[in-house]
Amino acid sequence: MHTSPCSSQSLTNLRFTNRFTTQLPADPSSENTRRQVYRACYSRVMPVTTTNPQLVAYSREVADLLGLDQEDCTSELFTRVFSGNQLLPGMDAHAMCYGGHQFGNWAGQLGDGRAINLGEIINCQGEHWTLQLKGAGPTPYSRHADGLAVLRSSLREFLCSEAMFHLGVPTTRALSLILTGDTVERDMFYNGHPQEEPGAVVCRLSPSFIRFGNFELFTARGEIDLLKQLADFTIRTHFPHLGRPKPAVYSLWFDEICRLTAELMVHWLRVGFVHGVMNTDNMSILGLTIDYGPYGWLEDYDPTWTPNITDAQGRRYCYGRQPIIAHWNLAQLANALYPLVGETEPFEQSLQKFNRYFEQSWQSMMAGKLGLTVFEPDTDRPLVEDLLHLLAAVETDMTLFFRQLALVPTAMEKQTADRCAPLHIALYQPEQLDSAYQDKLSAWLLRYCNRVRRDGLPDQERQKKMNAINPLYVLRNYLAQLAIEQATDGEYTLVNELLEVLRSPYTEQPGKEQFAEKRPEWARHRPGCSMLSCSS
Ligand SMILES: Nc1ncnc2c1ncn2[C@@H]1O[C@H](COP(=O)(O)OP(=O)(O)OP(=O)(O)O)[C@@H](O)[C@H]1O
Ligand SMILES: [Mg+2]
Repeated sequence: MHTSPCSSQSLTNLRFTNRFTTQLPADPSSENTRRQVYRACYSRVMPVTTTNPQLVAYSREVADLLGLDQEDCTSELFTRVFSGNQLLPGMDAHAMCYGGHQFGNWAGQLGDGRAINLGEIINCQGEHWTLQLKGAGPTPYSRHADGLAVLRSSLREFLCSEAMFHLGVPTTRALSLILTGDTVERDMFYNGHPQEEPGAVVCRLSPSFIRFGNFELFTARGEIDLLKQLADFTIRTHFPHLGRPKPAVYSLWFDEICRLTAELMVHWLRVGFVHGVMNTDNMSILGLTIDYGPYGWLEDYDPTWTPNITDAQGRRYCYGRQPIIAHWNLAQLANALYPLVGETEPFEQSLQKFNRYFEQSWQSMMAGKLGLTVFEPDTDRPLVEDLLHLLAAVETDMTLFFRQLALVPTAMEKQTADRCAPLHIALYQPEQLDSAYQDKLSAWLLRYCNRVRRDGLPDQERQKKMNAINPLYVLRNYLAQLAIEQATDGEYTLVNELLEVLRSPYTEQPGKEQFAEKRPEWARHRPGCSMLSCSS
């Protein structure tokens, strides 16, 4: 039974503060027609009514943030509200106006084309959370599309948001996954064969959904007074420790965004997450992971891998390029914020500092993954680089490799075979290993063991430390796909079981071994498991 920590709250007495809509300029038109919206941060818009909403799953941790207990979450009212069929008193539904650079090109106005913010609440711990429905119907920003979302992409967003949270990765959260009872037409592979799919809505939560693109659009349009209003609002509301907005504070703020973004990239690399569409409209101003679209998890370690078939040619957003792209995106944000400061130097310095923030944070993350208490650049950089070459040289499951590395005995008298044995589980084709590779792996392990002994942590302690940073359970692409196939047939056991397992990604869970296994062979090239499109 899930009870709420705030006994006073329930769905009907959520306290709405709505700072975004009360403090920032609204679109004067309330017409829900697709159009360019000028001189406004958002447009008020009603979610579309759905035919027969049905709750598939909800996150009890997110419900806790709202003070909702199990009874609230399984009530009819909950399903009505979080499918978009009913607004609660105090809600102020709106879509945000933003632009963005997509695949390196300025795309102009984008905006929430299918996301609708219901409002901002304050909970009993004094935290502010904005509630947002994704897939809730058209808005003025929907351009040529329908404003809807399908079950497969919504289920992926719901599960991954929560999985990332439990992994300790900054992220927007997901409260609920609700089937709408309506069908949505999608051409999943863009090959001229559209199909009817079940529609769904996810309710997301975040302290803010403001993106780099919100600022970019105002600057691109020369709406500098609005740029200033939004920047001042963001600093006052989300970065109050930086002081009252003024040019020096805008620079400090940008520097902090660089630091938060660098840290986010290090987390993604640590857990093997590939976002898939790092356009500037998908970059959170708070350094959170936002927009779980054609994302994927590295199975065999390959820095050039991306699950997004739309990006298969250029691989702009592949695993290994994510930090470089983050830097590029930050440079676009710097251009957008420049009119507030009037000089380029502070931005250039922060962009350079991004590299330092990233490098420092990456080093301590890698030390952690290897179970070292300190990263000694002279020895550990080549040690890590050689390891990453080895991982890429033969198909090696990244997640399992680091868990198994924790089991390698480091005592000097150990035989090479004993050292290598734990790692075999992580290999996809152990029978195909040649002796040159095996020699290299043994030589690397010997260096590693010497380094660990010099570092001084006993094996058991090292294992504990490594297992707290190297997850055992991640949302493997094929697991999400299996849950989708089941849910499409009206069966929600797997989505709920995955939600449960992914709550403790670092802890071995007896009976849940199948969720920690390597990708099975059938999933190697299967759509949804290794390839995803932006169609969602
Ligand atoms: N089905 C749709 N209907 C209307 N607009 C859409 C739809 N799908 C995407 N868009 C819009 O296209 C732009 C880029 O889409 P992208 O795939 O990055 O975002 P998204 O998945 O819709 O949402 P978010 O970034 O909020 O998670 C955004 O402006 C988005 O709102
Ligand atoms: Mg998006």
